[in-house]
Amino acid sequence: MLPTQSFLQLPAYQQLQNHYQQIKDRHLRDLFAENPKRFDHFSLRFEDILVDFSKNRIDNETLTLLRRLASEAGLSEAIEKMFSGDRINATENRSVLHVALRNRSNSPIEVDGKDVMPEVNVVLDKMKSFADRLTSGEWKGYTGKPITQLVNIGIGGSDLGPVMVTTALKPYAVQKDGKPQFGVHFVSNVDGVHIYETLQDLDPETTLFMIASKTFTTQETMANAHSARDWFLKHAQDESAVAKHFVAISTNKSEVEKFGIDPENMFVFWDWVGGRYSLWSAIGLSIACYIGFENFAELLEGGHAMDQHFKNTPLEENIPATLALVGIWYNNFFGAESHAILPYDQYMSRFAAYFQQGDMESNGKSVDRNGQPAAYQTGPVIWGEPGTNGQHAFYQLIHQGTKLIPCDFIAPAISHRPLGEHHNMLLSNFFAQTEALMNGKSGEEVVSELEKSGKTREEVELLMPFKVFSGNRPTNSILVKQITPRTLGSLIALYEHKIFTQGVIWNIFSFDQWGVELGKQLANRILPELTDNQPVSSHDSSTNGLINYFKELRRS
Ligand SMILES: O=P(O)(O)OC[C@H]1O[C@@](O)(CO)[C@@H](O)[C@@H]1O
Repeated sequence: MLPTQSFLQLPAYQQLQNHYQQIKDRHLRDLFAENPKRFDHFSLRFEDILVDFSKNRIDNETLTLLRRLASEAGLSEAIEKMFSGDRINATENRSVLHVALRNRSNSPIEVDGKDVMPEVNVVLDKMKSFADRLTSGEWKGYTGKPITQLVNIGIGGSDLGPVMVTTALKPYAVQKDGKPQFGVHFVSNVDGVHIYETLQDLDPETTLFMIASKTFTTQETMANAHSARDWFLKHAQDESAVAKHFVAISTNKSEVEKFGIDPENMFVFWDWVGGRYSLWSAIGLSIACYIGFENFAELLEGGHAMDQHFKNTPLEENIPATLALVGIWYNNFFGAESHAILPYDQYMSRFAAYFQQGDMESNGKSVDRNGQPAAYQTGPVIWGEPGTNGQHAFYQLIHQGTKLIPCDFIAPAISHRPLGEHHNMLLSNFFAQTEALMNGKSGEEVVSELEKSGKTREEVELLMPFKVFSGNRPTNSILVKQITPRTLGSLIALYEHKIFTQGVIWNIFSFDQWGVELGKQLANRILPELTDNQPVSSHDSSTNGLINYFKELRRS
């Protein structure tokens, strides 16, 4: 691996530190007052998506220096390397080519001199054929009934993407007799409750299981897959029926066959597809069946369009790069430790959760690409819930807490479910929250309000400090015409490329995930200790104490 320059050694890093000292106390109210065209200057458009980043604590100098940082970090070269199939996932010696999965131009993308597009298209054709056979009713269960329930069994990237997209695109579900043709269910947790509750109301004759696992060895997924198989066979009583109700999505053909799924019912993908970037692959089979392949193809089109934007647009108009750089500004100069994603759209309720894995499993790293400890902050904590619910849960802290929490507000201009004034109320909150976070409310304004409400002088003095809002709390506003397969595809790709950009600038490897291994190893060591009631002593006193108390409790 070629040595790379440390984030702290980038000349622009020092310049940004100096710049931070000059701008850190500027208030957004003043920045807007100085430039009535601030919105025009600090917003970008991509197809039906408007990204307003004007409510950030930046000025033109900030952006110039941040863009210089990206150039010094070699962003454009890094983009070129990713798109051309270089093995940028160096610790696993793999390419990173989720962009190939949605490469609708079909232009060649090579791994080791071999164009991957032919095999990508074979799998897409197989997904289409499968989805069409389910929709037409041609694919029948073991008693000859059509399939009506789909159960995706997977975890992490083999679950979160399908969950998020099928939730966000529910309005696009294939319809039959005026309602979604398929029920779609997701089992991920190894907690038996998850599969128990899922199977409770399902009929084995009309249920199809999609076992989604890149490795096909993940403990949770294999446990759930075997339990699902046991449940099914308890009813079907015939091994040959499995082929009609189980398909596999994996890179690991031998493990799929070992499980007992016919390779004909296997949908493959490749090691150059990271788990958290895999919804565009056959991992998206549940999506393609639920919304129909044409809509799945539109999702791919949206992702591809954003790929082209990211790859070909100069930094000044590059949306993923801009959001990445503004995020670095808060993470590495303002000391913000988290970033909130707040979709004002109930269908987008799983969007933040999806990017918890996408961002935190990519950039939650503390060793740089030279193998040296990173002496600076890298990936932020990602969190969020849909608006307006968050306003009644954690906005107190965002508005008046001691922590700086940059937020992305996302909203569709057009609702799929227009109902009276609901959407206007939702959007009024969307607009108001970022305005409030930016402007705050001064002491003078608070005093005036309290006096007008008839409070006594003493009450005004007592209450005033608690009702002041400092404001100057940064937000991005992403306003989408409507959440469609295409715009959702573009939004997801936007965030993927933001994450990629930040990883490059932080000089870390964003596409491995060694940090998930230790817990798994220790769990595999503890599991056999739980099979009997013998006290354990092989761990620290806490772990021994917990395990032994667990054994006591289950005996009582
Ligand atoms: O798809 P699979 O191989 O079952 O992995 C599931 C998830 O487990 C991980 O934590 C890796 O072990 C995530 O990166 C991945 O998405």
